[in-house]
Amino acid sequence: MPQSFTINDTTLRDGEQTAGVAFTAEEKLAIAEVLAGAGVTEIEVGIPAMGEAELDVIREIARRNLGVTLMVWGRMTGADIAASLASPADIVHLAIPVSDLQLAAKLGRDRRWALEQIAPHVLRVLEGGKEVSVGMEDASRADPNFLCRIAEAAQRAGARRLRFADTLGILDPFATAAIVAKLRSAVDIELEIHAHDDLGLATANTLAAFRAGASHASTTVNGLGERAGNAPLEEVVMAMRHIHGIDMGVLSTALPAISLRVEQASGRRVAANKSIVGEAVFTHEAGIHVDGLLKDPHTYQGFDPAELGRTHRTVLGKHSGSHAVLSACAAIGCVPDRTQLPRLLESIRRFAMDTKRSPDESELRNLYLETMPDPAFQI
Ligand SMILES: CC(=O)SCCNC(=O)CCNC(=O)[C@H](O)C(C)(C)COP(=O)(O)OP(=O)(O)OC[C@H]1O[C@@H](n2cnc3c(N)ncnc32)[C@H](O)[C@@H]1OP(=O)(O)O
Ligand SMILES: O=C(O)CCC(=O)C(=O)O
Repeated sequence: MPQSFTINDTTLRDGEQTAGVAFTAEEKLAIAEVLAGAGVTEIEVGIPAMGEAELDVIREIARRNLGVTLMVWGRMTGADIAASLASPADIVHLAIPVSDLQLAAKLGRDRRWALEQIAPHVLRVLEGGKEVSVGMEDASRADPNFLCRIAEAAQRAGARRLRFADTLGILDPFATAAIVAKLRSAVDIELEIHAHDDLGLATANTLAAFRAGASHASTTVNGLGERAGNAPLEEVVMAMRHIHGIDMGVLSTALPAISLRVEQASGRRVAANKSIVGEAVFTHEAGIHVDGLLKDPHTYQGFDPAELGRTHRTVLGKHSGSHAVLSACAAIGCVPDRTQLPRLLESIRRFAMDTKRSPDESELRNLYLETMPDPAFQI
């Protein structure tokens, strides 16, 4: 994959569109700062058409001189363009529905009307001194040949970027690659994939789009965003590194802290098993896994958690084996013998089923003491 790849993080736009999520100005600023600090070079910061309060935050983010490209989102209308031009954004993104369904149902329009909108609106932004990205909303349900006409019109008008939005998250990686490749051969401006996760395929589709010729990808921290969310920043960064050997320029050790910041600001809990940033994704209980890890961490390590500033953790539970128990006991200075070990393992299993958790150190010590052989029965 010879071309360059850039993340356009939209936590502050599509991420904040998550139902029930509303960042304060301070939270938006803090999120912009941690993203920039981690090396994200482009951020979709908000929607100027929402009004003065939103514009003020966008202005404040710009005042911080974070060294990132700022994009604002707007509909392809005169009013939204006027609001966007009043912002300090570098790129104004103009979205227009492109599926027949959305054009007709939302706007009472057709393809010809949509095509006619591109040139005058792009020109208006360019005349306002800003660069333009054209967004094809609901592109995954649109006629691919029509998408190419929109793409060509955007390029002709002077847009620097085209965004392909799988608005409803209905594509798979093969379909994504096919349509992105078709667009790639139609135009040579920047091409952004905007994938949603309704079928759990946003990251896969983002990687497929990169492979097929996309230059940019929308991401959000923790995969925040409309409904099931967008492609998670942390997944795209780590998957590009480990699957394609491509450095997205984002400091991976910063990802857990960014995730936590967005979790706090959004009020959306990150699932324990959320890839990359979930609390439990480097925690192991199963006996065979712990035994393998104790012998060589590479046995059950797809990538080193140290890349995220994290470490493996092992816990005892229903699925523990004797090596794990011996290791956990050694850590608290206890040494069960051959006869005690099976009883202790059985007690640990019962404990896990009764409490639905792992024993902590003092509980393990108690289980150890309870299962010690009674001297009266020793030969
Ligand atoms: C797929 C996406 O994520 S698109 C991004 C969507 N993001 C948001 O909606 C979040 C922020 N939105 C808002 O604050 C408000 O919805 C605003 C300020 C943008 C607009 O508010 P309102 O003017 O009150 O309109 P409302 O949201 O109720 O309806 C949307 C209007 O935009 C029109 N519209 C929707 N998309 C487009 C478009 N791309 N181009 C032109 N018009 C559009 C709709 O047809 C409707 O117009 P109508 O009033 O003539 O029927
Ligand atoms: O910017 C666009 O064109 C699309 C907006 C969006 O968030 C989506 O379609 O999911």
